[in-house]
Amino acid sequence: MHFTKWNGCGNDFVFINAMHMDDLKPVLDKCERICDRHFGIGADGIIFVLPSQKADLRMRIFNADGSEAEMCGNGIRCFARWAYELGLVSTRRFSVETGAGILYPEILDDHRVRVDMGAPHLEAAVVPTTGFSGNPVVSEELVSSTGSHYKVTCVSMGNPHCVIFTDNVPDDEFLKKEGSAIEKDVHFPRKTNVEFVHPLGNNRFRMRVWERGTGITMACGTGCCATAVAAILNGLAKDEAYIDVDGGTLHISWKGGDSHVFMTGPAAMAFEGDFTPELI
Ligand SMILES: N[C@@H](CCC[C@H](N)C(=O)O)C(=O)O
Repeated sequence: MHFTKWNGCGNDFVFINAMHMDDLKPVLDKCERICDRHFGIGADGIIFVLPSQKADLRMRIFNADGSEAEMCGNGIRCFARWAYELGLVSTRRFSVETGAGILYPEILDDHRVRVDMGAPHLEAAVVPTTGFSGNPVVSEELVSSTGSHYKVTCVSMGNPHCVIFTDNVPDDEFLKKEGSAIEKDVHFPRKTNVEFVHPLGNNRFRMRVWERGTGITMACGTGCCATAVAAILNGLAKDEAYIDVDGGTLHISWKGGDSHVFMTGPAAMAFEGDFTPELI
């Protein structure tokens, strides 16, 4: 099976062309192994391109643990460049059916990709989140199973995010302990991605993420969108934000309410190859 390896700010994915594949199961059965950095190809997830009845193409994203996510921000930027390079689309702006609806990436002249990510969803039931008094959940108290107290803001970009503003940048040990506890907290019936965000001033933020189904990654595109939305809701930014993650920087803009979030950032190919799902 042929694959191509792409990353957006170091958030990396194995891409598989499933335009003519009847069954994803042989690959999905080995998802964890394929994503393993010692025993497999090594990636934060696997992304398939499929035909769509509703859009130019369809994208499906699976986390390293094999769970399917509704959307992937860094993934859709890579998806756009990959699909264009493969000749699956002939225009630099096209439509992609995702679990978060139909989204529109556009490849810019400098090879970065700008994506119309649609409107964020803030209603608690849609995120989904339960047990908070406010709706939307903006700077509400959460006591995690580790006993730590946080002020959280919950945002869905098709997938759930719990954004926490902090005075410092968490290290790996903290991120793993607290991120994994919040990911599985009872407030989040479909689990959640967790963003710890340190405001730097002038609409700039340093963010580290614990991703649902994968763990610590170098970046999360939907997480950066959720971070910008949460920052604007909390009065920490206006209209736009630059989010510095471990693997680079994404620019996010949002004018509030039902307006759409726009995400701009890099997408790069690292290598391609072949593997045999039965043998990996
Ligand atoms: N890294 C992605 C998000 C991937 C899915 C996420 N782990 C989830 O389960 O929702 C991004 O760039 O958005």
